[in-house]
Amino acid sequence: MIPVAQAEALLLKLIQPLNPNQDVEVVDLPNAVGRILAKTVISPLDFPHWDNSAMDGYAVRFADVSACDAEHPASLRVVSDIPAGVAPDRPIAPGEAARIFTGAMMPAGADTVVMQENTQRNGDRVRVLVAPTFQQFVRHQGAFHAAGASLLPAGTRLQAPEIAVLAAAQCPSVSVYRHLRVAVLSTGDELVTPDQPLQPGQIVDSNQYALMAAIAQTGCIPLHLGIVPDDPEHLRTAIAQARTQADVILSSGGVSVGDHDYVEQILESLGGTLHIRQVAVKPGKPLTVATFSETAPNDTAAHLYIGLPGNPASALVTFWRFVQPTLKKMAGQRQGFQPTFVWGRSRQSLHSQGSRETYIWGQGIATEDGYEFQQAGGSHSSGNLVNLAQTNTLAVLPVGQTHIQPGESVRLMLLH
Ligand SMILES: Nc1nc2c(c(=O)[nH]1)N[C@H]1C(S)=C(S)[C@@H](COP(=O)(O)OP(=O)(O)OC[C@H]3O[C@@H](n4cnc5c(N)ncnc54)[C@H](O)[C@@H]3O)O[C@H]1N2
Ligand code: MOO
Ligand SMILES: [Mg+2]
Repeated sequence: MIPVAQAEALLLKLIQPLNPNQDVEVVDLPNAVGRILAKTVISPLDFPHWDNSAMDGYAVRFADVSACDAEHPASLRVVSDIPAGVAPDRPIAPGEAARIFTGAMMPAGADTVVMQENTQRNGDRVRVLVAPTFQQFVRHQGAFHAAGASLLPAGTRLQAPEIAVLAAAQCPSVSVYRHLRVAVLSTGDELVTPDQPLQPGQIVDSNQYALMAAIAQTGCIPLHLGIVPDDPEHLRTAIAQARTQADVILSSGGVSVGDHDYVEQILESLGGTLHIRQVAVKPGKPLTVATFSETAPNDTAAHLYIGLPGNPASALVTFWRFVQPTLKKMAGQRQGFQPTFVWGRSRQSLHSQGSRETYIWGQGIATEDGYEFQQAGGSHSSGNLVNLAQTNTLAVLPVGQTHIQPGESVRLMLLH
């Protein structure tokens, strides 16, 4: 058994991220949400593009108004009117001001904006009643971003703010990594699809659905490859075929030590190299990771195989802890692919056997004083999927820690 941190590091080292020259497609911005930028975007534009006003008011020369106050207002002649979207028609000379609105271009000669609440207008003259500071309410050209510098680095996952930045930089379409294809196999003679009547001993293949959903939520394309019986020949054929269809193969079940657990031996018989056979994690101990070496330079068959344990809680917890970061990194994400951990206080006492890093499912609640953790009610058996519903947080007890008291700090892994 290897420690969790070692398994995570090994997995992240084993994988090949998608190729930024080959594995890309161009999509328009509305379709780029959640995608990963394949090429760094450099903007030829400064942000802001020109000096502009942050307020509705008057563009002035600071020297004209630096000493004014309500008793000694500065009186300036208003010589132009500059709404947003219009280029100023003339410069501002000493003793002059321009009426200006939020976002409008600063006229030459003016260096400061006075907000209109601090002025009195009378015909073509304005009285400034409060002295501004030098350059107040001017947003300077390039103050937010200088032309030519990297605007968004390759590997960035595109969400609303990044999409807005790309639009502002006049990139109506962007080069993103193609979707990663992830095959899902369920192994087990006892498994049936949800529409079949259950015979004694049978259960529904819920892992297929859990994993398909989790893969889609990670931004990858899940490939539904169905149920494979616990039979070496069937399994061998199914894995060999999955390799030709996907970038990664995920299976559930058949990785423990039972007489019907064939995954490891089939991987070896297909020429796979086993890197992980057991991890000191609960749930999820028999997590199995193998790679296939490429047989030819243009061999596109899947390189990575991750065999998740069959118990439903084990399959999802190991997906969240190990598979999700791996898929995100493979898909081209450069940062933030690892889970988010925070500290919070447990509302209940939590228990672990202490021999494996233990993940307890429940809800994280953000309070004024930070996170609290509410353990899911009911049995924390790895076979119980019912109380996994509504899980958004896992409490993590390290190896050696058997007990957390109510109110005590505990490390939390946030799921998103
Ligand atoms: N003697 C030992 N037995 C077990 C050990 C051990 O160390 N020594 N480890 C236990 C642990 S921990 C886990 S986790 C499980 C993992 O088992 P497998 O990965 O081999 O999975 P299966 O035996 O095929 O199934 C286990 C369990 O999960 C149910 N299952 C399987 N597939 C699905 C599915 N697609 N959807 C829903 N449920 C599924 C299956 O019916 C079993 O109940 O091994 C322990 N045993
Ligand atoms: O590790 Mo297994 O996943 O405890 O049931
Ligand atoms: Mg088994």
